[in-house]
Amino acid sequence: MNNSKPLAIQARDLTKSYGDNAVLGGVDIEVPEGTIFSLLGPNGAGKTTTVNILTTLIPANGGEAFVNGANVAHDADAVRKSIGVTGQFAAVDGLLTGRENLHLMGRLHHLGKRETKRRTEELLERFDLVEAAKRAPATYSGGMKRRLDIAMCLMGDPKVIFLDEPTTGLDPSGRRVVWSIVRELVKAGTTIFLTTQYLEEADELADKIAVLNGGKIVAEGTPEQLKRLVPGGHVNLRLARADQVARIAQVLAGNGDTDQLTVQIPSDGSVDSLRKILDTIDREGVQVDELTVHTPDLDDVFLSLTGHVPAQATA
Ligand SMILES: Nc1ncnc2c1ncn2[C@@H]1O[C@H](COP(=O)(O)OP(=O)(O)OP(=O)(O)O)[C@@H](O)[C@H]1O
Repeated sequence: MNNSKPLAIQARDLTKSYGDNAVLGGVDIEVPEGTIFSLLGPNGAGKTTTVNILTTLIPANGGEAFVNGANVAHDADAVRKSIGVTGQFAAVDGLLTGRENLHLMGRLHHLGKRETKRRTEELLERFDLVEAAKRAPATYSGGMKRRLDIAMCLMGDPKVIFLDEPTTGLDPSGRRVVWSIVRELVKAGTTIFLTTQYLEEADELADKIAVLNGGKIVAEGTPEQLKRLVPGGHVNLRLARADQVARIAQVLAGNGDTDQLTVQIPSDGSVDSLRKILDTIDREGVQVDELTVHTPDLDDVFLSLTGHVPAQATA
């Protein structure tokens, strides 16, 4: 996937330990430009540690990583200039107003007074914060704080944005607003590195997901590829004639339901397995009115890979 695109983020064999606690045990990551990569894992899996290394906040013990072509260990300044980071603990100053927070970021990025003002007003508008701009973020809702946090990180016009659990604690509507912001950023060419405990979020947004567990990437792929990793998928056929149900169920090793005219066949949903089913249908000369593929959801994948029940997005 996206093999032709240059890599915005590349990490090879990253390791990190705190004393005897090996937090990262050799992590490889490749994120093509203009895509959304999601690092998914239970509490304590090492997600924030990975983000902290890639954003130059802490050094790795081994391996190497590049962001926008710059080495995070040897060229930290270049990395910092090209990234934006929003975190579980927002960099928002609670005493300044929303507008003043954005001005401060503009000055930190040496934008100049006029450009700082222009971008501030543009971002306030874009993130629906114009009304709130005069107030201190301490008075904002969780969703507004998150939007201001993302707006602040955009003042520097970053090519890569790290979103560390951007919707934790938000209600469903706040979460959807953040998702649509993320989608718009990617449409404009930004690369997103997203950590989340919410499978639904990774499923909605990510081009590629890596599941981190115990400091190791235990599976990687598109949401669809990951769903094929666990058993539980099946193909449902709806036949035109009841008298053919039993025969098709038998030759495809499925379960037939004569009343419903359906046959359910265990399948990983891959092209190969579908081809086999279609070939058999052809050979048997059976008319199929409908074929649907059911893949397991990411909850099943996460549980089978990590042994953890995934975090629930609660309102
Ligand atoms: N400064 C530190 N000193 C010692 N141990 C640390 C330090 N920072 C992180 N750890 C340990 O590293 C492990 C991974 O932590 P990390 O914060 O990267 O996990 P995470 O996947 O981001 O989890 P969460 O979803 O809870 O934020 C944990 O066991 C944590 O206790």
